[in-house]
Amino acid sequence: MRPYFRADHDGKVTRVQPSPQTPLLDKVRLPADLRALPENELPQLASELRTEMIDAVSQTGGHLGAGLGVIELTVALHYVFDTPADKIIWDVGHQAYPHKILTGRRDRIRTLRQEHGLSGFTKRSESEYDPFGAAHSSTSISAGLGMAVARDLSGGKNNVIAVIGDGAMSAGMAYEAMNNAGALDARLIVILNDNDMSIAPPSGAMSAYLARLASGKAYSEIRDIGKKLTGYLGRRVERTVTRAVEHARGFVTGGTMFEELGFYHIGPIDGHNLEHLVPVLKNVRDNGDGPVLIHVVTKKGKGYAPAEAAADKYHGVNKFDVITGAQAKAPANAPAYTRVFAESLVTEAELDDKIVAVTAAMPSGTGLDLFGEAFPKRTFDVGIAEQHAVTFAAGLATEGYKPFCAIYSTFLQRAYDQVVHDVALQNLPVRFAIDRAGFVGADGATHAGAFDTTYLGSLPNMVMMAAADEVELKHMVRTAAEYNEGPIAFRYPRGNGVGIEMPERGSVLEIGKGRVIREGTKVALLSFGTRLADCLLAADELDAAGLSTTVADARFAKPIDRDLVRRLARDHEVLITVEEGAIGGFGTQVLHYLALEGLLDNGLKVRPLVLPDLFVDHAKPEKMYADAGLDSAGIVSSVFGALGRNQNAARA
Ligand SMILES: Cc1ncc(C[n+]2csc(CCOP(=O)(O)OP(=O)(O)O)c2C)c(N)n1
Ligand SMILES: CC(=O)[C@@H](O)[C@H](O)COP(=O)(O)O
Ligand SMILES: [Mg+2]
Repeated sequence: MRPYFRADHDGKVTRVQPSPQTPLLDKVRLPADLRALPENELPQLASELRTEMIDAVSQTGGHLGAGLGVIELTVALHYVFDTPADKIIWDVGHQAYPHKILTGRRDRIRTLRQEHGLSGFTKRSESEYDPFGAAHSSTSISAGLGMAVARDLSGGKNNVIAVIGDGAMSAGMAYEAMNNAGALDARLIVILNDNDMSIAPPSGAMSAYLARLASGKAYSEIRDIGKKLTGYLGRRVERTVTRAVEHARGFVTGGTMFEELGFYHIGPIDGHNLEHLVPVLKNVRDNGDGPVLIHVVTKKGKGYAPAEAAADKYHGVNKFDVITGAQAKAPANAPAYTRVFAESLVTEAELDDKIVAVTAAMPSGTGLDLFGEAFPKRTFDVGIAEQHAVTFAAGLATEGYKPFCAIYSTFLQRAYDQVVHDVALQNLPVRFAIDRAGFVGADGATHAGAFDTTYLGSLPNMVMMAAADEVELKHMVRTAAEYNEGPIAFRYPRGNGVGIEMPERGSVLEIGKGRVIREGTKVALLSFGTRLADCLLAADELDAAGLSTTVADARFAKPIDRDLVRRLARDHEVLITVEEGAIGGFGTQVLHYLALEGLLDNGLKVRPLVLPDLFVDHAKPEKMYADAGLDSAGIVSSVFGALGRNQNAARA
């Protein structure tokens, strides 16, 4: 029997037997059940919801802190608004576990982020209560405005609510949306969930501005007057008083940026106090007639002491012990690629003071927190602003600096035009450290690093590398540090290396040169990235079947090693390219060259193995690669297919 517990509102966790009592939550399968509860039972429901969420995530791992911070807000939103007719859009969606529990998915919440289980983010195909899929930040206001305008065009009456965090509010897209919303004067509710945290403590002037708003003395005094007035005059004039207080505040604090953008601004209010949240949401529901922004102040990790105490507020956690908060640590037989990148960059930066590093609000995820400890003045966290990060790096490069832009493959997609026009077209020596290349596992399709080889490899001037293991990554960091002829990118996967001996410092690789790992005579496996390990396993099996196999590591997708490709094509009957990327990447570069050189004209059997033309849902990465035919079994099978031979017969 699992030791059960109760998580109290003040964050205390006490062990109770035999199971967490959630009698109220047990009665709430859908928001309609919630709306049938007496309002004074909502705090108890919130407490039970918090308990349930902590217990579930302790068994699945995932995003914890953000969801804990919106427990009361989630209850209030589904209580006041008629969901799913009224639409709630959760920005990023990592905070939506309480929303999922209250919208008919409690019975599946412990399948979170597992194969065939619930997504870790909102997802349209998962529930009618998820009007918009997210996971990439700062899209909620744009999507919400689109839904609001569609409602108005079709004469609808429903409400549209976008819940966006203070971190997500640091991305330009949020302002593009507010700018347009203010101009359209559409009836849209934006709830700014301000917990003064991104993944790390927030960076940027916006967070300072919000802190001023939230702690504005003048504002809190005015708010207290309003409360006293409301109390004295009774509820019936509450709306008038609230509005009067708001306008008075505007004179005292000079209005807010949101009001300047055409939003009626309410708050800040306590995002954990249902007695504040419910009446304000009801007021906005019944009287809002244009864009309204409600600024709620919450605490990331609220109600779970280990999360509240953690520097990252338990933003993303492994499975953990509920009573102690101790997270399960996956046994590591090799260093994480992220750490190898960071440590290698520190080594290079110690020798070259022109090396600087840029992250878009992901210091720990990219390892730049380590770099920042060593070189605080040469590390820049620009907030969730990948477009700005890239062009900011381009500006640094124009002045002779060597910027390493460390951005996950999936998030670099947001800055593609900046890569094309501000970096490649001007041939500026920006270095792109592309982490989370290939499948990422539990974060699923929204975070897969599937397209970077394709979208970068097609750019003139771009040099594109992929590390086959942690030693190769070390070489590529050094190569990128020394390469100053134009933009250069290197990709590496989430997770740990293969556990091989590491040199003190990486070596400089010759641009456009691959390496042959083992020689054969009939089959050639040409790998780009960490599928090299699977190619070597496949070669063992192929050799055993009498198919002498060469294995080579391309190292570069652009420029490809033409001599190597030509030699493999000429000396083998079968050539298989293997990469952790979508079509249009490494294999395409090779095929294009083979075709142009007429190397396909004499019967060479070529099979480019790439990720499937699908958005692949979350599962364990090795399973995802096996299903994609990108493990050793898939590689062997593709060879027999190319040869038109029966694999089983060969084994017999
Ligand atoms: C475009 C993009 N860049 C980076 C991320 C990674 N990311 C996920 S959540 C997050 C922080 C969000 O902070 P905030 O909006 O304040 O939400 P909170 O976690 O504080 O509730 C970041 C940077 C992302 N999802 N999308
Ligand atoms: C919600 C979000 O986008 C990030 O928290 C992301 O899930 C981090 O991914 P890693 O766990 O691979 O760092
Ligand atoms: Mg936040």
